[in-house]
Amino acid sequence: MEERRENGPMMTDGLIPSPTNPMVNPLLTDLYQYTMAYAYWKAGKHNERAVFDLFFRRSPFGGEYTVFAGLEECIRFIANFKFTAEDIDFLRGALPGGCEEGFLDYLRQVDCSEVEVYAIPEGSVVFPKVPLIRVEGPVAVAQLLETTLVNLVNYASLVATNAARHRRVAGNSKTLLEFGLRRAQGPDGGISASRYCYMGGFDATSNVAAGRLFGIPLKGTHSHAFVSSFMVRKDFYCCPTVIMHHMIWCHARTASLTSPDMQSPDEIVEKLLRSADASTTCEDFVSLVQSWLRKIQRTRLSIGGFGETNLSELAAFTSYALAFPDNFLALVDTYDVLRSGIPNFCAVALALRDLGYTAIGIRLDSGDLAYLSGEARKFFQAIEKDFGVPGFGKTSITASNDLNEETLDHLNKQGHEIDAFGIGTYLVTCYSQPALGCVFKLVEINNQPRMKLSEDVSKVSIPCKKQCYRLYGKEGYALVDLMIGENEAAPKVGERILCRHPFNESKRAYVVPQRVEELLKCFWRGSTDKSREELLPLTDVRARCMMQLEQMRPDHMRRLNPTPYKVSVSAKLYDFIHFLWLNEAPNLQDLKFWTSDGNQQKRTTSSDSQRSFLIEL
Ligand SMILES: Nc1ncnc2c1ncn2[C@@H]1O[C@H](COP(=O)(O)OP(=O)(O)OP(=O)(O)O)[C@@H](O)[C@H]1O
Ligand SMILES: O=P(O)(O)OC[C@H]1O[C@H](OP(=O)(O)OP(=O)(O)O)[C@H](O)[C@@H]1O
Ligand SMILES: O=C(O)c1cccnc1
Ligand SMILES: [Mg+2]
Repeated sequence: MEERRENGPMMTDGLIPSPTNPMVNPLLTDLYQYTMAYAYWKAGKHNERAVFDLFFRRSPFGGEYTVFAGLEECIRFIANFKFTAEDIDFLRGALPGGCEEGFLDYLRQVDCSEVEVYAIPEGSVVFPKVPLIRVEGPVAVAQLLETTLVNLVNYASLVATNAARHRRVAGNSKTLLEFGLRRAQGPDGGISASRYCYMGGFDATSNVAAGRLFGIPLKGTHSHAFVSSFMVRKDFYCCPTVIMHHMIWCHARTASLTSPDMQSPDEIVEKLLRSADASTTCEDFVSLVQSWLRKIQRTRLSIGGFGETNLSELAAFTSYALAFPDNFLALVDTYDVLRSGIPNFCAVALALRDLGYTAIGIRLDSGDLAYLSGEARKFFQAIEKDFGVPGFGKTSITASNDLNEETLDHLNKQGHEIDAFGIGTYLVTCYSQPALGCVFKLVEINNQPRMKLSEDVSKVSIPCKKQCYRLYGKEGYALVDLMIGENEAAPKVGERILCRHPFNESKRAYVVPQRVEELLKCFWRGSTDKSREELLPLTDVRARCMMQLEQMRPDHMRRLNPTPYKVSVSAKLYDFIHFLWLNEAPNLQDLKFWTSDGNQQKRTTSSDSQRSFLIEL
């Protein structure tokens, strides 16, 4: 993977850098792309000009919207598409039955200088059937791009959408932390998850490599292992297993009964802590913490009292605070949240406060998160009131543990006091829907529109090289996406336009747009033509995503039974689709239909009639 970047692609001399993952190269594809490329070449068809659309058929997670992600990596792949000598050597033996040397000579000089790419900007909210990327170029080259482009868009868009959905249910005021690296589908899955969850609205990641590569804010707490690595001798004498192990250990080393690993708070070696403003030094921070714990224990807090807390946990918290006095956040559920974790945290936080530091808060990682967060909040508020500590009641509460969109929704319904959510497994694995199902379909070759037919109407592709627009209404919400033929006039603000469902005759509406947004922008037009859209820094792409999500009508965005967003075609494109559909249906040359005078007549299927139609389009 490449070196650190500050939140955006590194452009040197206008060159587009190579893909983030070096595995993204011309061989990262399906074998059939090469067999087809060879057959195109053998047929002398390889340079025919083709147009492919990359689109998906249904939004994921039962929703009606998708966040488009992965474009930057697609453009990096296209801009750097070139075979190495080793690639060519490998391909020589990879095609079934081998291939002529001339084909390999052809591949040696292939690049994307003849390719044009139009795309919807990354981070946009997008809908089914509308091309996210339109690739135009020599058919063999465009065909070779298919699998890689689909691969780069599929998971990126799926996980960005998942993140956006988590953001929507959590609300804008909550902090969302992506904790998924350990559960992601391999290293690329982990890196991609961090990048695209940030794009979709998360605030930070725990993934250090993603922080370095993309400039995503890094955040984290600590684990149970850190807390349970501290032990007090009291526990040592009580636990038979430990006694047994220790007797063996001591015998082997003829050492004293006190292991160097055993630490009560008094055994912390480095106890010194300088105040936040560096004006004073506390020689014994541990004693300060202990005195605060006693104070809290003795004071009848307005929410009631508590007994002994776990002192090994206190030692762990104290040590963590000594290491990070400015960023103290404690995981409080290792032993007992209410009777140990929270009081111990408060003792350390109050001691820090004496030295001018403000503790960040706690993390809950088990149990009933609604209840425990509520109890924690009451405890913090009681400290604020009873000890006169302004702001302590607002101490931050982070929750984690198998969270997902559903759980966040349940927590909201119950009421909770959580400020931040750490989410891993369900987010990055896209547990509730593991793939988006993007496709890459040929829509035109040599200026002849093509379409893929299917029994299932949702799988019929929309032919022609198209222009795509988003039409906005009075309230500023997006109303409809409209696809029109390449040579049709663009829709105009204030002018009525008929928008038709591409396949359902009865679904149509006149729209008078208040704003018209052209969706497909040029992102690549050969290496020498620099007149293309810039690849923006990740933070800008994220901001676009947030803004577009805000502009969606709320009923399209709701979790239960959202209203489908309308995706339409112009009247001319509608007529052409259905004309071509009938012409492409099997055995049409032999099909007869009845004329009004009762005579049988043959349907014309000549490409001449298609062409005359196209002129109008
Ligand atoms: N108030 C709540 N409403 C709905 N779901 C919740 C609530 N609180 C926690 N959960 C979810 O319930 C599940 C609890 O899982 P589980 O029973 O395995 O964990 P636990 O017993 O609390 O913790 P662990 O076993 O890790 O110590 C988690 O998925 C968590 O996100
Ligand atoms: O629950 P997730 O959404 O995947 O979030 C990440 C989890 O990873 C960590 O623990 P880990 O799951 O490794 O161990 P634990 O379940 O025993 O806490 C952390 O404590 C979270 O619980
Ligand atoms: O920093 C954390 O708290 C964290 C990081 C990854 C997984 N679970 C928790
Ligand atoms: Mg877990």
